[in-house]
Amino acid sequence: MAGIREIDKALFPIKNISSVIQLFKNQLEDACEPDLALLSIVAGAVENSLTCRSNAGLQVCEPVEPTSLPVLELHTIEALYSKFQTIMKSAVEPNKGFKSYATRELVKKVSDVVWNSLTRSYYKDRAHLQSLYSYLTGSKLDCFGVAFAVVAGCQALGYSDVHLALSEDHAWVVFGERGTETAEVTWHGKGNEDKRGQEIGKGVSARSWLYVNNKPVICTRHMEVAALVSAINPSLNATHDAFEVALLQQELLWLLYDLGHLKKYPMAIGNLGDLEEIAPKEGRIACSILFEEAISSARTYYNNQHVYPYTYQGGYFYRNKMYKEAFESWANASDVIRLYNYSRDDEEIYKEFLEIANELIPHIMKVESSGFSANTILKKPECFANLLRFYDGICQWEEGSATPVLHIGWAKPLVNTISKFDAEVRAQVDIVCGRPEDGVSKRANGGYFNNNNYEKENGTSDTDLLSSFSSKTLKDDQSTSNFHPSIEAL
Ligand SMILES: CC1(C)CN=C(N2CCN(c3ncnc4sc(CCF)cc34)CC2)S1
Repeated sequence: MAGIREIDKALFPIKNISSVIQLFKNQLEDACEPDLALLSIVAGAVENSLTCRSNAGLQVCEPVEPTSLPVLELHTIEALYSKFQTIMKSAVEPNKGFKSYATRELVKKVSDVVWNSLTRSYYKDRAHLQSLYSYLTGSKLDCFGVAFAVVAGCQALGYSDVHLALSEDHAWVVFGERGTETAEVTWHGKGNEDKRGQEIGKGVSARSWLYVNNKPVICTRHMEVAALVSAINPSLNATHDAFEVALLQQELLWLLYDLGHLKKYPMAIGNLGDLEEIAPKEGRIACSILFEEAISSARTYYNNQHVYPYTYQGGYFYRNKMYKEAFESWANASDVIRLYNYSRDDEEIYKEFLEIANELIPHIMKVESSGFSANTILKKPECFANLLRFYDGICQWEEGSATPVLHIGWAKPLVNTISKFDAEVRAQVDIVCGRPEDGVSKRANGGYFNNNNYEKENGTSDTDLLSSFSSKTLKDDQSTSNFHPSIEAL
């Protein structure tokens, strides 16, 4: 990068949100390629000034314009920017004239520079550790922040082929002539030896959710800006957000959305949906549409192998008491996870499904069986069907995995939930064991359930089950049920 442009310097000193928006607009619309270091430093500085203990108190007690910010001086930003340039260029040979492609050694070296300059030990999961501002002022980064810093460092060194690759819980880089080389550059999870410098999962980890079956989000420079904006963290504390930071994040995500840079980034669309649910913008599409767009993005570009778009949507339905719809979203999420083998790197999505199964669904059942719900879901066969599809997906997730998923703690809420549906409701739902030729089977209750054939990586295919739970034994009791033994025994 050639340094901070005059057109961008002219926006300083930055005193309000619209100046920050303008800076991003300048960078996204006319910069040859957006300067990741500049934007991450500015976004981090704004976030830090409004959320970190030191002056947060000041903000809360002083009535301020909703869009006013603590003044951001050019010299502050320039000092941090040149510090980053110096760190990178003193350790690694710059790529004069953008001539050559990065090598694995180069990428590893940049990762080492970042890695070795971090504080020895600190709480890695703390908030506000994602930006270059945090790196340059506190020598602290979270796991995403390290990956982002490596990509920003490679950009500063003139390697335009190095890009950020994102799964739903990990980040790494792609590089080389065809952008097909991959390298770990950061750590993942707790107590796991980092694999920095190595190619991305070829072994068992390839079948884990962590690597999304080799369907990660491969970022352009503009999508890397979307990633840094998504990573903005407005939280002041466990219960409050700094509204200016949330507002800034929402405005920046709409800017990126309007420029088309969220099309292939389901989680960023979901983040925008969450912000819109809290503070809907005049004249903008509803958050429910955004959650649908995130799902169709994942279906279109990532072979429907991402879980979070469905849990974004399910969470929205749950918060808005749309329980029938929530069951469908969660069953769809489960249809994704059943493809994978559960591995110890998949704790995050395990916790997600655990919370749905053992907290959210039991809460819904409690509310719905309190007797005051006229239009109760307990009378709806499609709700029962979606619940079974949800549980069966988790069962299938476990099948063929080295690590078990289910334990007794799952069974109690599961039995409790299923037993809330009367026999005559359950009987209206039928299971078809086996794989109907047409791939879609019409159901007695008029519903359609895709019989997706799940080719697990290991080559065996299980037909998915289906929607059925007759009060008698399984319809065709010669058939081998697709149910997990624990459900079978109910
Ligand atoms: C439905 C939910 C529980 C709500 N928030 C969710 N997330 C919050 C935002 N997240 C994200 N948002 C944008 N980009 C990324 S890249 C990444 C992997 C580490 F680099 C995570 C993530 C992770 C998922 S999923």
